[in-house]
Amino acid sequence: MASITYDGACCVYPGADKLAVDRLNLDISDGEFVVLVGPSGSGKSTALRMLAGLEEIDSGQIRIGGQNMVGVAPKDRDIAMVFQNYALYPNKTVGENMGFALKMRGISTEERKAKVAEAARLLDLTDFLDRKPAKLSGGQRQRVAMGRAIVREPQVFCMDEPLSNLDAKLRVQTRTQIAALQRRLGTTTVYVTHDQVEAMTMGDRVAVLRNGVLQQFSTPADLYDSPVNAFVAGFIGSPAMNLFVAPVKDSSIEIAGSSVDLDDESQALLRGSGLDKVIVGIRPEHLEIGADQGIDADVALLEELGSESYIYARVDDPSIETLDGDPVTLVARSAHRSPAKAGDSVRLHQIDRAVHLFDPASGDRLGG
Ligand SMILES: Nc1ncnc2c1ncn2[C@@H]1O[C@H](COP(=O)(O)OP(=O)(O)OP(=O)(O)O)[C@@H](O)[C@H]1O
Repeated sequence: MASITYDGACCVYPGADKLAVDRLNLDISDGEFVVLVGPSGSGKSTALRMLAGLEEIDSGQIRIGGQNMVGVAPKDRDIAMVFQNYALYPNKTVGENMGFALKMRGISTEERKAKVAEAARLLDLTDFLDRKPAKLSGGQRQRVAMGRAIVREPQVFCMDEPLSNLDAKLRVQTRTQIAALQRRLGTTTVYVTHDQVEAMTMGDRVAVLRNGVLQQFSTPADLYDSPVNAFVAGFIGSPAMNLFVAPVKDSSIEIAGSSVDLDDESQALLRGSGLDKVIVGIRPEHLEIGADQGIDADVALLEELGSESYIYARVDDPSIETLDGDPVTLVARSAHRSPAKAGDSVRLHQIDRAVHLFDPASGDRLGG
């Protein structure tokens, strides 16, 4: 087990005009499960591959257990990788696949068998040890890939989208199993995904990347409650946070004839900012189809999930803009069934004053 430090770590691919990973700083504790998340091309896989020694560190350092990894070969880093394509040996059995790395290290048959049996027990693979990979389901193959990593008892696990080949249901099951297993083994883990739900449910802490630059590194709850900028606010959460640009008049914000309800802190920030426009962020679960007052909107789309519904409602107010130029659509939540249907005129009201405010020029949260 080991701590990991990215200390201003950079990577630029030959011929590229920008850094794939730009001065990344992360302090990962011994035994921690850290998820790197971000959209496609944000540098997650590169950051992971730098840790594993599969990409150069062009400047800065990565340290494992305090030891600088620059110049250390991948095989000498004591890291086990799990990729999205499991790359199992088709002609070897599950047991042989899991024990292969140990065999290469010259570990005795007896010790190997014991380690493979223990990993198989942890992963519920005991009954499959003599099967070939072709005779396994996708989920079972994924577990064999995990098993192969576990038997090596490395100081670090690196996982790059290991669940992306599984169907939705299996992905949910397997992410729970991986997270539980990691807790049990206590092995420091860096896990890459583009799926923010996976990141939020699995990580002790989550690093959000964009264009190779770290945006925020924090616990899932903190990312959700206190995003540092409009990008993180919009990326974390499903459905995404409602974000729109609104004019500021007399330290207040209006949308479609209704004042946005601000708590004392937000009011003070808005007054102190001197901005004439602000990005406003409201989580869907803080908007509800309401009674007499609220934001006038027309229901465009419903998502009925059974236990809850999301109502997508168009707002006709030319003074309000979206960040991407699309028509302003606010998402509201309803516990259980939606009280409205597509085409209805409704009023949306805030049931919580937890509003997020960002500077339109930088995207950063007001007040830092
Ligand atoms: N081998 C390579 N050669 C040149 N450029 C690369 C190479 N691999 C990645 N890149 C570029 O580096 C940047 C970061 O890529 P990276 O694969 O790390 O992103 P990612 O966040 O993991 O994306 P994805 O989710 O699509 O895998 C991108 O701009 C990508 O085009």
